[in-house]
Amino acid sequence: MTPSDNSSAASSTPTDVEADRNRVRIFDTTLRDGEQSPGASMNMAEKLELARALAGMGVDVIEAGFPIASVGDFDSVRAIAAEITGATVCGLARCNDRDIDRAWEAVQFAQKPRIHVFLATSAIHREHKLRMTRAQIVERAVAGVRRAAAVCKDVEFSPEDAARTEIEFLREVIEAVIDAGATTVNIPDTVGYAMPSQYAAVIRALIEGVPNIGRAVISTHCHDDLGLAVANSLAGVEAGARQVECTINGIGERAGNAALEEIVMALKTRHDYYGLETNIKTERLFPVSRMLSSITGMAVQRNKAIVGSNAFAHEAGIHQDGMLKERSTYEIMRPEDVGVSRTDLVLGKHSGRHALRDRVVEMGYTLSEEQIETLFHDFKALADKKKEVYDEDVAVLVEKFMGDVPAHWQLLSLHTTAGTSVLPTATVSIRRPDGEIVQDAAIGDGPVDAIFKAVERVTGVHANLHEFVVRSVSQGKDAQGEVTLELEVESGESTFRGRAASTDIIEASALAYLNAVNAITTRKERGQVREVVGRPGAGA
Ligand SMILES: CC(=O)SCCNC(=O)CCNC(=O)[C@H](O)C(C)(C)COP(=O)(O)OP(=O)(O)OC[C@H]1O[C@@H](n2cnc3c(N)ncnc32)[C@H](O)[C@@H]1OP(=O)(O)O
Ligand SMILES: CC(C)C(=O)C(=O)O
Ligand SMILES: [Mg+2]
Repeated sequence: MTPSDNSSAASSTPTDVEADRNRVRIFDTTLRDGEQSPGASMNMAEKLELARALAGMGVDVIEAGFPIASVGDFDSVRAIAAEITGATVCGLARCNDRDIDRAWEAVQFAQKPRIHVFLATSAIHREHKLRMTRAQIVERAVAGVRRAAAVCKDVEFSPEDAARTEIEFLREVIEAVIDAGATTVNIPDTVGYAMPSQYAAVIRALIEGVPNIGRAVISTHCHDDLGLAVANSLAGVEAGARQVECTINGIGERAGNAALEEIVMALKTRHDYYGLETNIKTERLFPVSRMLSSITGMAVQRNKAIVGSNAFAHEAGIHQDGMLKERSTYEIMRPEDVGVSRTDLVLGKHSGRHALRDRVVEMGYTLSEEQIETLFHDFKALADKKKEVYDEDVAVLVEKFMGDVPAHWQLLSLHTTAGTSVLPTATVSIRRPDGEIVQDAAIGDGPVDAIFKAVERVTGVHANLHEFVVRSVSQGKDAQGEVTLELEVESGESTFRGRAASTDIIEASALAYLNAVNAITTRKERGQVREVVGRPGAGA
């Protein structure tokens, strides 16, 4: 490993810590812990797009991934590190040489690189998972931080499951890793077990009991298993933490992480209480939240704070009366401050390229002129089918540029017959990878099942349908339906996601199924997939 010669690499020297006492650093881990959310896997193009949006929004640190986890993760972290400026780009590593070296390899060319080393410290993890004594934990943590600090000036250490760690042992570990070169010490409530006052007490105990604590930034990392991730993070900040680890829409392992938008808006709205600043351009919160939903297909619940569709809706008569008289009666934040426009309608069939380009930029995407031209074409086709084109519709169209699956099999046409007293039938016409056009038909339990069987007959790809979700992309009768599905091959060992949207959900289902079949074909070409023997069980 070669050491960093970038003098601006460290974002948390002791002097910075002092100078920034009134600023809370926002550490976004959507691309790492967020991606640990089942169903939230992203490809490299999607991660890059999100990283650009996060940097544009002003996050201080982007945890871009866990480079040792896979070649894909490594490549994504390296690509983000190479491109992103402004924000620190961080890679996660277990406390061993291979992980740390791989993390450095991935982030070393970042303008501001960080290595994040973690090792569990609680008795449960020590005894059952790591099978290490306290002394071995301290020794390993120090060795890991030293190895990282030898090459990178900015090193974060996380004692995993800190919230359930004996406090005197936690103090010992934190003091040792700061001496070894950690510039940020993160205190994870890994399993979301802590109560706010208890979590704050841990942070205070470190501030009061670790002699060298002033040399590092204290960070929070709270999970939402008891719905307390945001409350715990804010309690930590109140107690003295000056970095918060969080994710867009609160996605993350199990019940998720603290939601970035909630933390940021709590600090901003209650500035009178906290007196603390962040660097976040809050009007980017809603567009970035939407971008993530669109990329992952994971919709935000309607009543979610800040970014849910009901977050600024006033339904009750007494509330509406109050709002009409004086908005502050029922509104503690202005929707425009988080990027929610009061008129959500964006474009229509008479809109031109300028309006479309402006809207796409406002939504946080970076597209080339060539991509804008293709998008404009698709947008016009959509605007012919539906009167009003919303941001969500545009996001679904933009998603096309982030796909990493070649269209080996292409749907050319589709015909279905279904009803209460007929046998559901589907006829599909598909262009094969060799260019030949093939037509076939099948019957099924419903029109969607019939399509899937017809596609199976044409492509010869056998897989089990594992998940099938249809959601409305925007509002209104003419809204596009987005279908997300998962096909399973090798008896559950490999799953392939397919996604597509159309104003016709039957067509969207066919396109999503083919999208997943194309992913399987790509992997089959590399000889990595054995198919399931049998038929797909769609039943839709
Ligand atoms: C709290 C968190 O969110 S931590 C981050 C969790 N994220 C992930 O795990 C996602 C990515 N993970 C992966 O792709 C894989 O787990 C890998 C590639 C990292 C490791 O895979 P494998 O080598 O097959 O190991 P596996 O995951 O089965 O087991 C983990 C091993 O790491 C060890 N380990 C766990 N944490 C640490 C740590 N912080 N430092 C050192 N070793 C650790 C475990 O004790 C176990 O070791 P063992 O094999 O000697 O029993
Ligand atoms: C890797 C660490 C910081 C983590 O995600 C956790 O403990 O929850
Ligand atoms: Mg976590």
